[in-house]
Amino acid sequence: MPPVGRLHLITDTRPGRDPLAVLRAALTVPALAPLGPLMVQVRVEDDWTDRQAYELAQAAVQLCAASGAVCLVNDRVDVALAVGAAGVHLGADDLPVEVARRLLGPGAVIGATARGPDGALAALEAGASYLGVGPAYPTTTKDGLPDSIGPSGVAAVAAATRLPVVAIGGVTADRAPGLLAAGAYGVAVVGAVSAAADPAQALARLVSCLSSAFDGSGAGAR
Ligand SMILES: Cc1ncc(COP(=O)(O)OP(=O)(O)O)c(N)n1
Ligand SMILES: Cc1nc(C(=O)O)sc1CCOP(=O)(O)O
Ligand SMILES: [Mg+2]
Repeated sequence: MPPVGRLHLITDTRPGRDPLAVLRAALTVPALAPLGPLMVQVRVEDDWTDRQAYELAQAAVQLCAASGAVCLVNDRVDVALAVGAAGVHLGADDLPVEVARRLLGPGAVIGATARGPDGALAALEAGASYLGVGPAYPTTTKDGLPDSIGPSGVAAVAAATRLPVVAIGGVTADRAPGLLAAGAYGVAVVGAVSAAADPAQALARLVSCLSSAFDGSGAGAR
């Protein structure tokens, strides 16, 4: 199984966005050792067809392979298999983690959304590789989410599991160190990079803020 990196960049496929341009820009930013590889999650809007999802994922896998990034596909196990992605991210409306594990095998990275300690325990038993935990902060990127849980909610999940916890929802470079200090292993972002005037600079700032948590200050170093 590839290592699970601490910075997850999720594609933004809302109308008017250019996910591949953002990804190309992001992949120009050098990875820093304490963060592991950049994790790229191909997430498409619900109205995207299988063919559209496949084509975006195929392009993303190729770009990631050339840059040492690890590419995951959100929701669609079939698309992940079809493009040779390293794994998937699954939530409550998706295939069960144990089914995806059976289909993808022991070497796949499988992320599971957990909204509390109980979900974290279930995901571990089901064979998840990491947890997506949120929304850490309010976000306008996705509708229909429960109230944000804040660093303390992230801490409660992190304390209940040995799986790496990836905090998601309203994550910015300024907020990332606090989430690591709360026990998160890493963070996932959409808007902090996609909506930035300069996505590469925005990703570089996230890398810098996250890396500084590992410079001896001790925060987030679990
Ligand atoms: C890293 C990470 N965490 C959580 C999610 C959310 O997944 P899910 O609950 O299945 O919702 P959708 O993203 O499918 O709308 C995620 N994608 N990534
Ligand atoms: C896709 C997604 N899932 C979430 C969850 O809490 O499950 S929050 C989210 C969107 C995150 O976007 P941004 O970084 O722009 O806030
Ligand atoms: Mg999902």
